[in-house]
Amino acid sequence: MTEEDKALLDEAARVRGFAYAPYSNFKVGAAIRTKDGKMYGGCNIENSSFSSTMCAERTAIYRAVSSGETEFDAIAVVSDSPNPAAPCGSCLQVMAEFGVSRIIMSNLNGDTEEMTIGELLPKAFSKENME
Ligand SMILES: O=c1ccn([C@H]2C[C@H](O)[C@@H](CO)O2)c(=O)[nH]1
Ligand SMILES: [Zn+2]
Repeated sequence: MTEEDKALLDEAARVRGFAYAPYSNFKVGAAIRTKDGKMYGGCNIENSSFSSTMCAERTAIYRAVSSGETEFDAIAVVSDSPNPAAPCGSCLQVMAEFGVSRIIMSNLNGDTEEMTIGELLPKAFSKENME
Protein backbone atom coordinates (compact mmCIF):
# COMPACT_ATOMS: atom_id res chain seq x y z
CA MET A 1 0.00 0.00 0.00
CA THR A 2 1.31 3.47 -0.92
CA GLU A 3 1.82 6.23 1.66
CA GLU A 4 -0.92 8.20 -0.13
CA ASP A 5 -3.43 5.37 0.31
CA LYS A 6 -2.43 4.95 3.96
CA ALA A 7 -3.06 8.66 4.51
CA LEU A 8 -6.49 8.33 2.88
CA LEU A 9 -7.39 5.41 5.17
CA ASP A 10 -6.13 7.38 8.19
CA GLU A 11 -8.35 10.32 7.23
CA ALA A 12 -11.37 8.00 6.81
CA ALA A 13 -10.68 6.49 10.26
CA ARG A 14 -10.30 9.98 11.77
CA VAL A 15 -13.62 11.35 10.46
CA ARG A 16 -15.36 8.09 11.40
CA GLY A 17 -15.06 9.53 14.90
CA PHE A 18 -17.61 12.20 13.90
CA ALA A 19 -20.21 9.66 12.72
CA TYR A 20 -23.72 10.32 14.01
CA ALA A 21 -25.18 6.83 14.24
CA PRO A 22 -27.40 6.59 17.35
CA TYR A 23 -29.87 4.24 15.63
CA SER A 24 -27.61 1.61 14.04
CA ASN A 25 -24.49 2.23 16.15
CA PHE A 26 -22.62 1.42 12.92
CA LYS A 27 -20.08 4.18 12.42
CA VAL A 28 -18.53 4.66 9.00
CA GLY A 29 -15.81 7.03 7.81
CA ALA A 30 -14.81 7.77 4.24
CA ALA A 31 -12.20 9.96 2.56
CA ILE A 32 -11.91 10.79 -1.12
CA ARG A 33 -8.72 11.96 -2.84
CA THR A 34 -8.70 14.19 -5.91
CA LYS A 35 -6.27 13.66 -8.78
CA ASP A 36 -4.23 16.61 -7.49
CA GLY A 37 -3.96 15.07 -4.03
CA LYS A 38 -6.57 16.87 -1.92
CA MET A 39 -8.58 14.84 0.61
CA TYR A 40 -12.18 15.30 1.73
CA GLY A 41 -13.60 13.25 4.59
CA GLY A 42 -17.17 12.29 5.46
CA CYS A 43 -19.04 10.26 8.05
CA ASN A 44 -22.49 8.69 8.11
CA ILE A 45 -25.20 10.94 9.50
CA GLU A 46 -28.39 9.21 10.63
CA ASN A 47 -31.83 10.62 11.28
CA SER A 48 -34.88 9.60 13.33
CA SER A 49 -36.63 9.63 9.97
CA PHE A 50 -34.44 6.75 8.81
CA SER A 51 -34.59 7.42 5.06
CA SER A 52 -33.00 10.83 5.64
CA THR A 53 -29.76 9.09 6.68
CA MET A 54 -26.66 9.86 4.59
CA CYS A 55 -23.77 7.43 4.11
CA ALA A 56 -20.16 8.38 4.84
CA GLU A 57 -19.09 7.89 1.21
CA ARG A 58 -21.66 10.26 -0.23
CA THR A 59 -20.97 12.82 2.51
CA ALA A 60 -17.30 12.81 1.41
CA ILE A 61 -18.08 12.91 -2.32
CA TYR A 62 -20.67 15.67 -1.98
CA ARG A 63 -18.28 17.74 0.16
CA ALA A 64 -15.65 17.44 -2.57
CA VAL A 65 -18.05 18.21 -5.43
CA SER A 66 -19.43 21.18 -3.48
CA SER A 67 -15.88 22.48 -3.17
CA GLY A 68 -15.48 22.49 -6.95
CA GLU A 69 -13.66 19.17 -7.36
CA THR A 70 -14.30 17.18 -10.55
CA GLU A 71 -11.35 14.76 -10.91
CA PHE A 72 -11.09 11.88 -8.47
CA ASP A 73 -8.64 9.07 -7.87
CA ALA A 74 -9.66 6.91 -4.91
CA ILE A 75 -12.01 6.67 -1.94
CA ALA A 76 -11.23 4.92 1.35
CA VAL A 77 -13.96 3.52 3.60
CA VAL A 78 -13.50 2.38 7.21
CA SER A 79 -16.07 0.60 9.36
CA ASP A 80 -16.16 -1.83 12.28
CA SER A 81 -17.14 -4.96 10.38
CA PRO A 82 -15.71 -8.49 10.43
CA ASN A 83 -14.52 -8.06 6.85
CA PRO A 84 -13.86 -4.82 4.97
CA ALA A 85 -17.35 -3.59 3.97
CA ALA A 86 -18.21 -2.48 0.45
CA PRO A 87 -20.18 0.72 -0.13
CA CYS A 88 -23.95 0.43 -0.63
CA GLY A 89 -25.50 0.53 -4.09
CA SER A 90 -26.50 4.20 -3.87
CA CYS A 91 -22.92 5.21 -3.02
CA LEU A 92 -21.53 3.04 -5.84
CA GLN A 93 -23.92 4.76 -8.26
CA VAL A 94 -22.63 8.17 -7.11
CA MET A 95 -19.00 6.97 -7.42
CA ALA A 96 -19.73 5.85 -11.00
CA GLU A 97 -21.22 9.28 -11.81
CA PHE A 98 -18.11 11.12 -10.63
CA GLY A 99 -15.47 8.71 -11.92
CA VAL A 100 -14.19 7.44 -8.58
CA SER A 101 -12.30 4.44 -9.92
CA ARG A 102 -10.57 2.85 -6.89
CA ILE A 103 -12.34 1.85 -3.68
CA ILE A 104 -10.17 0.94 -0.67
CA MET A 105 -12.09 -0.77 2.15
CA SER A 106 -10.82 -1.44 5.64
CA ASN A 107 -12.06 -2.57 9.04
CA LEU A 108 -10.75 -1.67 12.49
CA ASN A 109 -8.46 -4.73 12.55
CA GLY A 110 -6.65 -3.21 9.58
CA ASP A 111 -7.87 -5.84 7.09
CA THR A 112 -7.84 -3.99 3.79
CA GLU A 113 -9.19 -4.76 0.36
CA GLU A 114 -9.17 -2.72 -2.85
CA MET A 115 -11.62 -3.08 -5.75
CA THR A 116 -12.50 -1.00 -8.79
CA ILE A 117 -15.88 0.58 -9.46
CA GLY A 118 -16.14 -1.72 -12.49
CA GLU A 119 -15.83 -4.76 -10.23
CA LEU A 120 -18.30 -3.49 -7.63
CA LEU A 121 -20.84 -2.03 -10.06
CA PRO A 122 -20.47 -3.60 -13.51
CA LYS A 123 -22.89 -2.28 -16.10
CA ALA A 124 -23.58 0.85 -14.05
CA PHE A 125 -26.39 3.05 -15.29
CA SER A 126 -24.92 6.26 -16.72
CA LYS A 127 -25.74 9.27 -18.85
CA GLU A 128 -24.56 7.28 -21.90
CA ASN A 129 -27.62 5.07 -21.40
CA MET A 130 -29.83 8.09 -22.07
CA GLU A 131 -28.27 9.11 -25.41
O1 LIG B 1 -21.24 1.77 2.96
C1 LIG B 1 -21.94 2.17 3.89
C2 LIG B 1 -22.94 1.37 4.47
C3 LIG B 1 -23.69 1.90 5.50
N1 LIG B 1 -23.45 3.16 5.92
C4 LIG B 1 -24.21 3.70 7.05
C5 LIG B 1 -25.63 4.04 6.80
C6 LIG B 1 -26.22 3.87 8.18
O2 LIG B 1 -26.00 5.03 8.95
C7 LIG B 1 -25.41 2.75 8.80
C8 LIG B 1 -26.08 1.40 8.76
O3 LIG B 1 -26.49 1.09 7.49
O4 LIG B 1 -24.21 2.72 8.08
C9 LIG B 1 -22.47 3.95 5.36
O5 LIG B 1 -22.24 5.08 5.78
N2 LIG B 1 -21.77 3.42 4.33
ZN1 LIG C 1 -23.96 4.21 0.89
